[in-house]
Amino acid sequence: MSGSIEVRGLSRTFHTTVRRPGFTGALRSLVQPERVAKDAVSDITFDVAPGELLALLGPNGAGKSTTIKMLTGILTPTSGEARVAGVVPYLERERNARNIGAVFGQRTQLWWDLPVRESFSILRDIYEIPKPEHAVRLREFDDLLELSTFWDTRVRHLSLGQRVRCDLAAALLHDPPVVFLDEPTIGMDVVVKEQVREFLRHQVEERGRTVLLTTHDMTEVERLAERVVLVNHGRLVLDGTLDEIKKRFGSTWQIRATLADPHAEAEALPGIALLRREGPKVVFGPDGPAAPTVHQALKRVIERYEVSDIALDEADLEDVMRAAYVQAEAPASRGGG
Ligand SMILES: Nc1ncnc2c1ncn2[C@@H]1O[C@H](COP(=O)(O)OP(=O)(O)OP(=O)(O)O)[C@@H](O)[C@H]1O
Repeated sequence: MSGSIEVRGLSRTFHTTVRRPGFTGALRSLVQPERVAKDAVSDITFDVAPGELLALLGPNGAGKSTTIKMLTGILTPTSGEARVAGVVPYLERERNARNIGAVFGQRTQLWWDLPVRESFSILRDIYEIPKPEHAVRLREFDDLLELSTFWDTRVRHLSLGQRVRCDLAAALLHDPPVVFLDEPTIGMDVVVKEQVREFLRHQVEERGRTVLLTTHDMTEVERLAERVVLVNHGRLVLDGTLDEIKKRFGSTWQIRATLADPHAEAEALPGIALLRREGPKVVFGPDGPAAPTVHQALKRVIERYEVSDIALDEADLEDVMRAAYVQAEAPASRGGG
């Protein structure tokens, strides 16, 4: 089964009632409620290929969770269409549920009062997973996530990191081709975060699962995603690979090299300007729109020159994303590709 995600012109408007201020305002609101419309997601179009991990990024309130809720069948769109592994999620919720796993970092989908072991037995029955398969998968999850130490603990007594590791395993127990992760590592310590990232990489690279991930953690994006979609105010502002985005919005890198031969000639390379030279020390930087990424530039400099020392300064991903939001939304850059 193909685990693709197709999103076409997806929109969701929420209608809420606002309370007018003061006592008379409250009374008026009761008699004549004032309704306001909020476009949480507006006309979003993107695809995730089978076996790809895509990061859906954006500031608070950008519409990421609302998008995921439509793709998991929790919410119905106001307009537009979506298909997840060939299924329209909000029309065929049960069929969709068999094809997807979902983890919302802020809340658990396990049974609060039951030990972890029993939650997994219930899930085995719900998804009708044969016992041998269930055992094999649990072993794999235990190897990667170290669940057995808290196997008999009630879910309510698990630490946050333990609980999310159980939620991840539970979401994948029925072997779904598509996984939705809404801030899965929020609040975790660095060691557990790294363990979860390793697990996710394994799921994509070894198991071929398609993953749509939202996160505010740029290290996570850097470690896991090749492609990102940026949304802001419900609209898609950018869809591209991390390399493309870094190249377009993070072209502030510098490479500082010390030439092994202090008298060697140094010159600009394609897309790479020679910014300064002081004896054996040369500084290179990006040259115009055709400049390579910092990693490609580093490779070219090392291939061209024999260096005794090399260092690089680059804009970190937070800076790149900030620049991307600002520039991609500026009217002058619209339609600029
Ligand atoms: N059920 C709802 N009723 C009314 N408004 C809603 C509802 N759910 C979300 N919204 C609004 O829609 C907008 C998008 O919210 P959403 O939760 O999708 O953002 P998000 O990108 O996931 O944010 P965060 O990073 O903070 O989780 C926000 O302005 C939010 O207040």
